[in-house]
Amino acid sequence: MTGFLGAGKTTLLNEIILQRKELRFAVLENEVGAQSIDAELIIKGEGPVIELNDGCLCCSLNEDIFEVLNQLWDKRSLWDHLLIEATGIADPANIAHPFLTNPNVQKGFSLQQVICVVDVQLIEDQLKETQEAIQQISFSDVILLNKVEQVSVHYANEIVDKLKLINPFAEILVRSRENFNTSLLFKKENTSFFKPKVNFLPVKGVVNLSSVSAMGPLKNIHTRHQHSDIETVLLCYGQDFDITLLRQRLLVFLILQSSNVYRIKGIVASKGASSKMVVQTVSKSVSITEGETWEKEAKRESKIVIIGRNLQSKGLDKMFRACLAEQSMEGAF
Ligand SMILES: Nc1nc2c(ncn2[C@@H]2O[C@H](COP(=O)(O)OP(=O)(O)OP(=O)(O)O)[C@@H](O)[C@H]2O)c(=O)[nH]1
Repeated sequence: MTGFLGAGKTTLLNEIILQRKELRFAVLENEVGAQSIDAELIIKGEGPVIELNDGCLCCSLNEDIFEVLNQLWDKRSLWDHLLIEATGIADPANIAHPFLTNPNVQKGFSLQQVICVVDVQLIEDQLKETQEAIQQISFSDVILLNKVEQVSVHYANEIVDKLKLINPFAEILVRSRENFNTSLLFKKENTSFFKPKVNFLPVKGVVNLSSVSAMGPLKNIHTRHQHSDIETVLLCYGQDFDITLLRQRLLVFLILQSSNVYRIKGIVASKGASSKMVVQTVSKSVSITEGETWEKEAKRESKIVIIGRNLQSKGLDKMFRACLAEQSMEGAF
């Protein structure tokens, strides 16, 4: 599953897991930043979830796919389908490469579909500004036009025509949020595809999944992506946030900065709230929803990932700190 940052991949993945309860999905979740937010947002299904963070499967972590496939093969009796969610800036061709060319991998795994989720509101700009969006659309078997309820039918049709010019071979589906049938995303003719064909996958390697070290009160990691100038900043805080103030500051910030900031995702502790707050921004819109309840013994640590270009980590840190509950009187920018 591919698609630009914030297109709706994790949302769709959850929808698949919820709708297809008869199937056990293994999930490989890849995130650019050192800290996975998405892995916390995936609905716990029956199959294993593997996180690969701090890099991109299509480049810096490309070798790690073999180790992950070995790991999954060892747990083969626990799952039926493998869903891979690529990062929003990945070139899916590089991820598909071992499935299409490596005979050992092909003994155990068959690539069924490359699904590209497209944010209908933002795709025109993404196609103008980034190479990644073009790569993702051109390599996919199925293109899922998402967030269509936000635009007119006429505009959605115009986008479909543009997508067809980039990839005339892909099937283009339109997802309406309420009642999208996720079985449309699966190949119809091949239901026994995922039954194990061999009981041996001879590509052993040392499993080296990235691990996230314990966080201090504030951690600030700034990483540059290998194959573009897109970079990531991770900020962690040990104090609770004033969530109303955070929403206001984010809205103002995005009006000024949204062309450089592709995506903000965070799990945030809100003062007085027993649930984690899931904070997300895509373009200029901010969404804050309730997540899981904080476990009793757990430290209420907030972690926020910002993905974009020319990010100023000190300035970002200052803005977020100004939204901490105890410090909400401080100026931000
Ligand atoms: N309006 C609307 N919002 C949606 C839809 N699908 C997803 N979203 C919202 O879009 C935001 C991003 O969704 P995600 O599923 O996290 O997107 P993603 O592609 O996994 O994001 P990255 O992993 O960061 O690349 C969230 O706030 C979702 O609630 C949709 O069909 N309509």
